[in-house]
Amino acid sequence: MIKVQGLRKIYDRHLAVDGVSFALQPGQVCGLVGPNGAGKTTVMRCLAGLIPPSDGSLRVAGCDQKTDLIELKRRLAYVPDDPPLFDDLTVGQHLEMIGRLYQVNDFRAQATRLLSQFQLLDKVDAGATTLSRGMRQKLAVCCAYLFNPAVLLLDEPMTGLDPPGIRELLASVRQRAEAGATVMISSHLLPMIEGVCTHYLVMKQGEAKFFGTADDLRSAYPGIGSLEDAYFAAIENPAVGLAVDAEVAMMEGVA
Ligand SMILES: Nc1ncnc2c1ncn2[C@@H]1O[C@H](COP(=O)(O)OP(=O)(O)OP(=O)(O)O)[C@@H](O)[C@H]1O
Repeated sequence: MIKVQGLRKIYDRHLAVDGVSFALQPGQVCGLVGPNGAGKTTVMRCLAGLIPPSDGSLRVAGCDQKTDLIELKRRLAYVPDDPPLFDDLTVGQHLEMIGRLYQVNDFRAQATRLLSQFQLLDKVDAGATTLSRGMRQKLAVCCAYLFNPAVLLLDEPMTGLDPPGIRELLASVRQRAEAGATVMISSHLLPMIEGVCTHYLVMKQGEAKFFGTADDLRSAYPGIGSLEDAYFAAIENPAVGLAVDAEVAMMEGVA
């Protein structure tokens, strides 16, 4: 569902992503983790087709990023960490616009259900500029969920959410994955995403330091117990590159 091989991204002369490879199947949730500036957002923006990669091949939801970019964007939702909303539209109008653009059958009923799930129903007629930080984040997630994308890219989606909002978001990620979506979720809050992630891509300074399952990450570093400690070991040690190559090889022809 996502297959990335040798992704490189150079901004001007700065190498932001350096040969990252990984592959994910439907139902998998990948935690994209790493220190500030590691290249997480850049990977997501390349996957979403918002910026062109400098090198490498990307297949998302059966679409090649080079040749099927429009179809790829139909099948994928990207929620950035500071979602851009339309100042002139209300909450309800945002969902109506997405429902019509993506030709979602019965979008009004689904929009109501999503707004209720994320405690935004009483804001349906509120203008986007009147929303709090967390409400903006929730609205962006509702817009992403409305058209039921095959791939969801969530960039630090818990920013600004209150504890019930975080719980609801994580539960919804789990539900989407169970229904067959492939999800990437970038976060600095490891203990919070631990319950939903089946895989991790650990990055540092543009490089993939680890890619594999949650169990592989825990067991990759002998004597280390918690996931958080394994994360620190991953970013301080040479890349555990075999997992990346093996997983991509396994996925040949699948995505
Ligand atoms: N538009 C840009 N032009 C030039 N350099 C950029 C641009 N966007 C990002 N970078 C650089 O690329 C590197 C990776 O940035 P990126 O935003 O992908 O990191 P990140 O892992 O998402 O960081 P954070 O955890 O702080 O959000 C950083 O060194 C950053 O300064």
